[in-house]
Amino acid sequence: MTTKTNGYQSNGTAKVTRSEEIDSGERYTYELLVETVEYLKKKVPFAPQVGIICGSGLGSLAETLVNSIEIPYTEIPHFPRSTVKGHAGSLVFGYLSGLPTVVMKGRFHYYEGYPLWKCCMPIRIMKLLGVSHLFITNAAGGLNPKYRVGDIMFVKDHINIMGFAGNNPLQGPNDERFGPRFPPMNQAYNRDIIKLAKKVAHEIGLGDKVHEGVYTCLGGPNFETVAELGMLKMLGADAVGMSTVHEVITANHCDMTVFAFSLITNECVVQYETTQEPNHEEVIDVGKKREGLLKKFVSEILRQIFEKGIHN
Ligand SMILES: O=P(O)(O)O[C@H]1O[C@H](CO)[C@@H](O)[C@H]1O
Ligand code: HPA
Repeated sequence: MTTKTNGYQSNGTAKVTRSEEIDSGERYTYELLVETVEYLKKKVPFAPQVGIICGSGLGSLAETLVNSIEIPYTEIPHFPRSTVKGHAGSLVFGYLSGLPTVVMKGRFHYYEGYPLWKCCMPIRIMKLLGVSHLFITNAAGGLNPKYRVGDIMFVKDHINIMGFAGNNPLQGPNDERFGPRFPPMNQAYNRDIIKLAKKVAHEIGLGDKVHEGVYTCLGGPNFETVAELGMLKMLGADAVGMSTVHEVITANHCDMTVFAFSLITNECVVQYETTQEPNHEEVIDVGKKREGLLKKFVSEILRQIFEKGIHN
């Protein structure tokens, strides 16, 4: 016999972490998402224009918000729950560079057991709240041999590996109120913002640490094998992670202006003769070391985007 205790079965074998929440095949309807939005609107007296998703170890970006209101995911109706270290699990509303902003302190990953459409639910919530510009950050392994730990890669494009196998956040019935059945994805990352980001990086002394490249997302949670990394390199990927791609697809589907960058937290191990291994603690540590500069970078770039009026 097995009984549930704190999400684990007492026989110690099978894990049942809130399966009713994580595995439910029921997709969110527009009306259900509106319930979440109505709840948030009652708590927050302004409509955010900017959304920021914090990558692993980058949650402190939320500290840049002025007059902030923090709402744990556990209190938000229909919201998934964070289960990964370095992803606190709350929405923080406030002002950044004078702009009404909402920050996701903690994102959802496929390897947590969430289907991709559930991982991306908060993006549709942000859209319905009024967000027009989405900044997506992530921690990633550097596959391009020129990249060093601590560098930043502006994402110019992605390779949707999970999509190759038919796994896509837009799979299932399409609700035209969010966007079209067949959205284009060739201009998924706003080029003008990338240009501006390079300029800002130079202005704040990050000039020699930034690159522009292609991100790819695998399902995780294991880091990649040497052979897999060799294949990804051949495909043209510069950085590897376990997030972002499905978020970018969902955001473009509902016509958001998207900017994404990867913090290179480790160099991918592409040879067999080494004792080096990637690990999540290291990933989080690099994020923490870079937090000061990244806060400055994100607030300055946002200020200039809205000063110049950049959008899709
Ligand atoms: O993409 P974010 O959430 O920054 O996290 C990255 O870091 C974790 C691995 O250390 C994975 O979740 C990977 O996707
Ligand atoms: N691979 C996949 N995801 C990651 C990595 C990596 O090397 N580093 C941080 N997230």
